[in-house]
Amino acid sequence: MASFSAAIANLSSISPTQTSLYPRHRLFQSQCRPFFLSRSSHFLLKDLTLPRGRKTPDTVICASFTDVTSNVSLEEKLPPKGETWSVHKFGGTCVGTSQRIKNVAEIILKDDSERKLVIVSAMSKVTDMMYALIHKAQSRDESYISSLDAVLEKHSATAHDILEGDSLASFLSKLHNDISNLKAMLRAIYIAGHATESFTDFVVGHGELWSAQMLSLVIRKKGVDCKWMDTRDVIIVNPSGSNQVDPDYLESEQRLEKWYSLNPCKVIIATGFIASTPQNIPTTLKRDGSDFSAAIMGALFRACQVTIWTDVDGVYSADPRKVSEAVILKTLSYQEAWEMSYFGANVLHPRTIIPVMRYGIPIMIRNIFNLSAPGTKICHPSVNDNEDGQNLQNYVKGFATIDNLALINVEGTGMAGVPGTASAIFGAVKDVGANVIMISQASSEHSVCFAVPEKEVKAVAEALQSRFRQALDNGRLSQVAIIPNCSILAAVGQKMASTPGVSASLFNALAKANINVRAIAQGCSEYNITVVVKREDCIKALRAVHSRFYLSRTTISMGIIGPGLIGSTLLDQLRDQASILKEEFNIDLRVMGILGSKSMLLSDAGINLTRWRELREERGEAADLEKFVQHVHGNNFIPNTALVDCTADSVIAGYYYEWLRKGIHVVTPNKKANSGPLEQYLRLRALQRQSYTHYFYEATVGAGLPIVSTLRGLLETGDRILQIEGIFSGTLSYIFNNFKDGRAFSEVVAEAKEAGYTEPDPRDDLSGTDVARKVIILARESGLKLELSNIPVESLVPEPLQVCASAQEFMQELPKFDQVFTKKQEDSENAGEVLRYVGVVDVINRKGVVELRRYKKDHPFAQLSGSDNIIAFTTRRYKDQPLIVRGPGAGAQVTAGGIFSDILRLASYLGAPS
Ligand SMILES: NC(=O)C1=CN([C@@H]2O[C@H](COP(=O)(O)OP(=O)(O)OC[C@H]3O[C@@H](n4cnc5c(N)ncnc54)[C@H](OP(=O)(O)O)[C@@H]3O)[C@@H](O)[C@H]2O)C=CC1
Ligand SMILES: N[C@@H](CC=O)C(=O)O
Ligand code: NA
Repeated sequence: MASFSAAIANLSSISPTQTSLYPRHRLFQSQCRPFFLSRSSHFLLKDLTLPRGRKTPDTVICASFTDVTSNVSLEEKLPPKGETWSVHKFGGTCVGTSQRIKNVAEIILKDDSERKLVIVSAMSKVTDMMYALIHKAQSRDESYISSLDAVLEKHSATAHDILEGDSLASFLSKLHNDISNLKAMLRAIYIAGHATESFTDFVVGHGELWSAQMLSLVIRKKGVDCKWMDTRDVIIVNPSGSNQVDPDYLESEQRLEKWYSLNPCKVIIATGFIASTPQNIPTTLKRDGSDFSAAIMGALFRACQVTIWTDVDGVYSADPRKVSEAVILKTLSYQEAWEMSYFGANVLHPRTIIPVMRYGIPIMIRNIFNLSAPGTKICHPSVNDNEDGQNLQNYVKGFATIDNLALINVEGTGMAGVPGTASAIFGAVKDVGANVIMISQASSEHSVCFAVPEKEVKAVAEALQSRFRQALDNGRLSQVAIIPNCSILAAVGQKMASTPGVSASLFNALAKANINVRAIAQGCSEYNITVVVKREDCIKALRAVHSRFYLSRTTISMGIIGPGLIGSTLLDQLRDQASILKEEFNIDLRVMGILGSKSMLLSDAGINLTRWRELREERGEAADLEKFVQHVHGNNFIPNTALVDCTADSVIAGYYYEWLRKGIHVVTPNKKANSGPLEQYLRLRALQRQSYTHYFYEATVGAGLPIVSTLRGLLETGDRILQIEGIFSGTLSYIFNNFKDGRAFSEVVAEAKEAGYTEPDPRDDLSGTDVARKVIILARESGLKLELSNIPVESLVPEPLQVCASAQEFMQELPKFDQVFTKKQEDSENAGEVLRYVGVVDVINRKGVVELRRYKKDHPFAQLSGSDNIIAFTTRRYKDQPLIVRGPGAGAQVTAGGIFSDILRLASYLGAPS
């Protein structure tokens, strides 16, 4: 066997250049892949002639040559670093059963990386079982013995399932040996009635020791060069307060090199969670320990990747239990992952990101139960930009919330410009050991507000009251106020930095969802924007901002009230258009409830509109308006709520104010609210203008025809309305277009009713009330403060029928009066004229009128057919020739279409793409 110095002397290929690829290591680079020998590897270096001037070699790097002490290649004896190693971590559920351990083995074998290091947790529940052993033993509960037997049984049964022959025998022998040591140790704890921390850590770490050994034996059985590692021999940590530890990387690296020199191999199965102190006392990495083990190992090996296997498809853009539309993020930067995890997202603990982030090692989060899901990659953002198309439009990656907080507001004129105020405030907070989660101070310096966990707020407030007693007494501070029941909503995204408009979009979405923001904080890093909202608004706020950033669709929770002719036609139109709206416009209209006068149908996720009629029959429950509204709005499942009132009921219309005040948008073809008492109308409109809640009612005049919007457009652009004149009733238009050639009036009325043009009660049409309502709506829209009673109306309902109890009775009785109408019709026909029922808004004279007029046959109003409405706007701009809107102004399809169009207008106001 050649001596070591001879071996070195033969290394003619070593480059004389010393480079320093890694901070602590100087190395000679040979033609083959470099590797490291550290100071701890002195035994290999005793004969080495050092470069001049060097007393101790930091590191010697060699090419592939033969070790002096064995025939194993030296390259094999030290862990090569860099791209070679991939690290995997499997949590307890991943190795929870025999079958799952086999699945893990398959995954490892399929990874074609040159070398693999696998961190495993204890089988699921085992760590808890081990803690229970300690607890029982120190409470002098004899049942620790039977519990220990259960631990033995679990591992023994698993081993019998997955191992055989020598492997099984060797594992079982080790297992029994460990169990008998544990029994002795637990006995000692039992006697002492106390377990030290290191005893506890020693006992609980066995779960990892056994799972690592079993997995390594399964892999070896496949003929793979695999060793298991007790990471207590390698990972050295120091306690760093509050149940945390800091790895000693230097020492750990040396121990790793030593370990590897004794155990060279291609696959290492290592224990998660456990480590040692510098004094070799067993300890653990505390919370999220196995992830941390993987990160530390990834850093020690300078791995090409660390994969954390879990039971979710990756990191979600928001908690999927709160936002059903949350998506899996393809990539996240380290900072983003860090921020998300701080805010409670189910991502890695920040400390598990730091070790790999230092070397730019990507972390993959993968789902072991769904291998087809690509998972989330956490890496440097430069890599993200190329890979993640989503990123281009989404500057905010995800949203997270923290509940159960209270805000404390310290306010007073005596704070401004007084150095030390903030220090005094937070000194007092520190003294009670409270954790400050967010701080906000406006530059006026008159108030400082900060968020603390709700459970700590009382103590904090008392400490502040006492600390600032004098300032409060003499008025320098006006108050120390507690605002309870708050939540934090945070938007996280590295690309928010220096991108204008992100916060505007965020706050816009909150405003549109009618969420009041109590406090705001954004650090200069701009990685997150934090807002404080009322706790009951938190989920709604989360959903609103989430949909705003296109991580989910513009979703509106809708309640349809009145599934009669118009309501049911609307439901059918929604059904037919739903998928196009989703796919092309990102609009998700979810009908969460349908309410009739007697029964209602509710759904938690959205009613299947292809079957709503059957479902209403099968699952309908007694109508209850309050419950209905609470269901559609109160579940907070979807950020925006709209109630669509398709009744003609003034009681329902009376609720609009309350709904709008609650942030519920209202869309309706029902004319009752806008033509009801003026004072109520003005109150409603004032509320609508102040809030970000919308109220749309285009279908109240001219059904689907753009009448209200045309008038609005004229007014908003500064035109002045002089007069609006028109045929506003589809029913009466139809009747007078068809009441000719000797036909009976009642027959034509019945036809109009059949065609769906009439109001639920056709007397509303014939009496002129419906037209008067439309005149009032347009008059008020034009700024006239008129009541319905101010409009003189010529009724076509024969006097004796005005008292009919029902619409049905009225229709039955109407033929008795056909002659009266025939007479009117013949008189006008004989004069070469036609009868037309018109409404007029005379803006100049601030009045309106509704009457039956006669027009020459060449007048535009005489040219109509079917249910046509025609509305002429005479304005300052359209003075010589009025602006005319004409077309069918009644009927199920056009009316439902008009309502639908209002719903889409609402969606676009709420942020849907146009
Ligand atoms: N027809 C048209 O061309 C146009 C109609 N409109 C307006 O559309 C609205 C609906 O008209 P249309 O569909 O023809 O009328 P329908 O009579 O066919 O439908 C009315 C619906 O409202 C329900 N309803 C009544 N009161 C209540 C209540 N308090 N709570 C819950 N549901 C209630 C009825 O339920 P149930 O059946 O169980 O009693 C029925 O389903 C009216 O306001 C009308 O003015 C507007 C423009 C054009
Ligand atoms: N009954 C009404 C329907 C529209 O408002 C009409 O006939 O115009
Ligand atoms: Na209209």
